[in-house]
Amino acid sequence: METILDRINAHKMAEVALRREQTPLSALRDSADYAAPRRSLVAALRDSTDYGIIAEFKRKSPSQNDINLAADPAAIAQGYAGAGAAGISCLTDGAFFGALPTDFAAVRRSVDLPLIRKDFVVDPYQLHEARAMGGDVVLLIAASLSAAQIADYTAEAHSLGLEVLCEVHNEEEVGRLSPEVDIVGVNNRNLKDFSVSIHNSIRLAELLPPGIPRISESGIEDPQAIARLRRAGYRGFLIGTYFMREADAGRALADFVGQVRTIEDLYDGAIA
Ligand SMILES: O=P(O)(O)OC[C@@H](O)[C@@H](O)c1c[nH]c2ccccc12
Repeated sequence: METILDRINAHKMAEVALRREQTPLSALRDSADYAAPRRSLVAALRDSTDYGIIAEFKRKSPSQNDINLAADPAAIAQGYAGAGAAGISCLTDGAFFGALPTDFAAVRRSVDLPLIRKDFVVDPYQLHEARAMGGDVVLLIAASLSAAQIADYTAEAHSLGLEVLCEVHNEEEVGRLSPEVDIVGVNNRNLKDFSVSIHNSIRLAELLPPGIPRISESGIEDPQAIARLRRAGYRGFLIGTYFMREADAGRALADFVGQVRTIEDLYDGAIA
């Protein structure tokens, strides 16, 4: 049966073929941001004193429908940065996630945090695009790629100075991971049927390769979940919908971090 991920990837391949005709690789290489220095998300997660929250800019999604269609990317990115986000993830898919072509640039110009270009990578051309846009990190979704593609795209991303976040959702996908990826993300949302559970991150934790920083992605809206995931070894958390559906996304992040801190202080008190 054709899944939503199959549909997105098929659409993406056609889109990329078109964009490559409009903007050849040589033109991407000429863009000012292509040569700009990168920011490290790995370092930001390691140094975060605010639990490594990676806050996402997302207008809508196939699973949630409209989240915040009129959102202002610059204002939200600044709100996230002010509230202590370790990094920002910005969707660049228009067809399924409603991203405007100007969103990523607006976020990039507004903050100096590590920025993930969040899209469905089906072709190395998109890695060069990410670089040309001023992205610092690219997402590779293991459900869409072979082990050889993950290894090859990772090497190519590294040659461009980009970090790689590789996303897995089940045991089989963990088996496709390359040891070279910079961050492993466990998606709590199944991109094929949209079911969500943070137990997915807990279940897969012991199977993940040791030594690569790991983050838990999607469906997180409870500060208790952060405490549980931290105890399973996660040091980064990708959260979008929960913040984006609030009128003030930055405030929602600040409140959330405050609640996590209260819970973590309680745990520490209990251990001491
Ligand atoms: O909005 P949420 O449930 O907090 O999830 C954020 C992020 O994890 C999610 O947008 C995501 C994770 N992996 C993806 C791959 C493609 C598009 C989107 C995603």
